[in-house]
Amino acid sequence: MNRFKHAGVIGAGAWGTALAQVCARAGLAVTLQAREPEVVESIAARRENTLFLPGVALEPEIAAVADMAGLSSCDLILAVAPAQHLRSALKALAPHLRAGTPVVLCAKGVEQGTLKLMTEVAAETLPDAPLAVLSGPSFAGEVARNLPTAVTLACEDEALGRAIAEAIATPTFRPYIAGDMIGAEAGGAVKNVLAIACGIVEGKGLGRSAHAALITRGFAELTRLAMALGARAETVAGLCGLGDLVLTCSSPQSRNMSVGLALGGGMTLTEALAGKLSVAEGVASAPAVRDLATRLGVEMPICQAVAAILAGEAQVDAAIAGLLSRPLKSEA
Ligand SMILES: NC(=O)C1=CN([C@@H]2O[C@H](COP(=O)(O)OP(=O)(O)OC[C@H]3O[C@@H](n4cnc5c(N)ncnc54)[C@H](OP(=O)(O)O)[C@@H]3O)[C@@H](O)[C@H]2O)C=CC1
Ligand SMILES: O=C(CO)COP(=O)(O)O
Repeated sequence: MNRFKHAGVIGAGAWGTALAQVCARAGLAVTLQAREPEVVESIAARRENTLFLPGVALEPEIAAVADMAGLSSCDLILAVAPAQHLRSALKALAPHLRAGTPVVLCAKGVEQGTLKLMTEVAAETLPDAPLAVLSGPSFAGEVARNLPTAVTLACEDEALGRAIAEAIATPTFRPYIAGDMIGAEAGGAVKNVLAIACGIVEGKGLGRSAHAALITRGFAELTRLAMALGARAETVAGLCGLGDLVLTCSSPQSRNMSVGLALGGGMTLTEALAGKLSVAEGVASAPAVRDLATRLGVEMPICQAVAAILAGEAQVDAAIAGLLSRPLKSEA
């Protein structure tokens, strides 16, 4: 028996739209909130999100609305606005959120300026809402087309986490339950920065060995930061950390990796982002991850190099040379 009946999804980008598909397939009524009138119109008229997820036929249970007020009857909210817009999106939701309605945070990033994780942003904007985090290897286009994956659903309240997982699970979308929300969100935020690094390695043609070494040393960085934030190592070794890192560092389908590919191929950041509607979260999160690492005294040379390249403080070749010439050290 499903405890939830009606999911509201904030943000009709590729991932919000894919998660609306998942919820509809799981048997929930779904209201998808989009800011762009053309997205609302295209979903209503053509059953397609022509702007962010073209070519995917949307389930009939999905209704699109422009106004947050349209989410007032939902008993489960999935917040899928990008990390830098989550605060404003949740503030706009607040007056329309029914008391006790759980909010599942699906963005992967760290807020610039405040250096806050998504659970911290949500705790400040919706202090009474029960929170959960959904993260893991999941390209929106694949999930929307019903290809299989497994993700982490983290919630401090185990019973609530289980109820949300049961409500949104389908034969092709398999949430594993965890209690460690910080681990789940730290994994998702840092892997985006590392995917830019992997793209640079690919774009420069540095080979498969460099790629594997970068993923492994990147995972060490991700784990160190997550644990300094209070996460458990086993969480980041799961779908939301290692799983998502492997996916995002392995395919040009990743927007983050494709930014890295362009940089490695000699483009500037402005050229790499030109004409792109979709977000590459690692670009905005890299400076925040770097500042967080500095604040917590965590060594993250790869993420620091990515942040320096994106900020125009270092050239790609010099950053690579700098990483390779660091003093030899213990692997642990
Ligand atoms: N795409 C993917 O495969 C996956 C993405 N994610 C994560 O999901 C989050 C959303 O990404 P995704 O759906 O791909 O985004 P897209 O790049 O597809 O779409 C852009 C999103 O940004 C939103 N947006 C743009 N400007 C603003 C603004 N000023 N205020 C509020 N919202 C704004 C849009 O909201 P609106 O529709 O209202 O215009 C839209 O949801 C990111 O954190 C990403 O890392 C996680 C897993 C997979
Ligand atoms: O988070 C993702 C897959 O799990 C999507 O990655 P990109 O945002 O890099 O496309």
